[in-house]
Amino acid sequence: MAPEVAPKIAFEAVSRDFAAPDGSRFTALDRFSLAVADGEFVTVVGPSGCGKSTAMAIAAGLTPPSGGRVLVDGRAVRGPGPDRGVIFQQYALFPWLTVRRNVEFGLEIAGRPRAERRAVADHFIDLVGLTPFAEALPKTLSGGMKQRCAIARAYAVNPAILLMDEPFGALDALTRVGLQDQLLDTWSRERRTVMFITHDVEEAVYLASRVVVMAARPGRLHSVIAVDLPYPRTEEMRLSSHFAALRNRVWRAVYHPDRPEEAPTC
Ligand SMILES: Nc1ncnc2c1ncn2[C@@H]1O[C@H](COP(=O)(O)OP(=O)(O)OP(=O)(O)O)[C@@H](O)[C@H]1O
Repeated sequence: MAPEVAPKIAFEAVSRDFAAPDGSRFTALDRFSLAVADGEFVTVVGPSGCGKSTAMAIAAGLTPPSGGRVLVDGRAVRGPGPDRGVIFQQYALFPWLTVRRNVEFGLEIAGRPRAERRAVADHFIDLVGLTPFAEALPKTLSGGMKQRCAIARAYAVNPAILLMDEPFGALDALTRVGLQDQLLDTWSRERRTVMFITHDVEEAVYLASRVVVMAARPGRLHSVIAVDLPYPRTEEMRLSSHFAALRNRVWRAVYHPDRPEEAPTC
């Protein structure tokens, strides 16, 4: 029998309560359990308020759970750490720093020597296609370029895990599709473990090897849908009937969570 491989990230019955405006408590996340393998790319979809960001914030160590725990490499998360890079929808770049200095920032904090910082930053700036803009300030970049800069900055500190909360949510459809391919390309070369929240069902299927569907009231795991398409993903796959069937399956799980699953049509 093959030995059990420990998951990279394990959510173990993670719950989170918050105080409602009237002073009562409500459950934003109810006993959420999920194991993510090392090097895996999972996406998380679900209706607004189902606890996606809460689950991710707990894994990032930005907020504690009310119950259960998150393990990274078998150790309980007690706060943020350099093993987990977080990318939000708002690019959170330093406006007074150039693209290069933004990407170097985390390495500077880590006390890495100047020449190394420069080499690492240039590698990731190149990987996201921003080399011609290395000396540009964020205000001169488009939304897609800012997000690519944020991705390069997250990769530069070499986190084993990338936690991405709707990173492409504010972008137009065309830019989004380009960034999806770029992200997958970077992922296939660097092989980090990625957990990626999105509202876009098509994006969820295109990127992931498994789509985690959550349901609301209370926020909880609904189902996990395996995407049996090989990498690299291509436009041909995106336009295939198999892709459409997968997308429809995820769509039904998100928008009709109480309906029993229908038989696949193809
Ligand atoms: N700090 C907080 N204090 C009180 N309530 C909170 C807090 N953070 C989140 N919530 C509530 O917890 C629930 C889950 O929020 P969360 O942001 O995790 O959902 P989500 O699935 O990421 O939503 P969206 O898709 O709209 O971003 C929501 O009802 C939200 O209002």
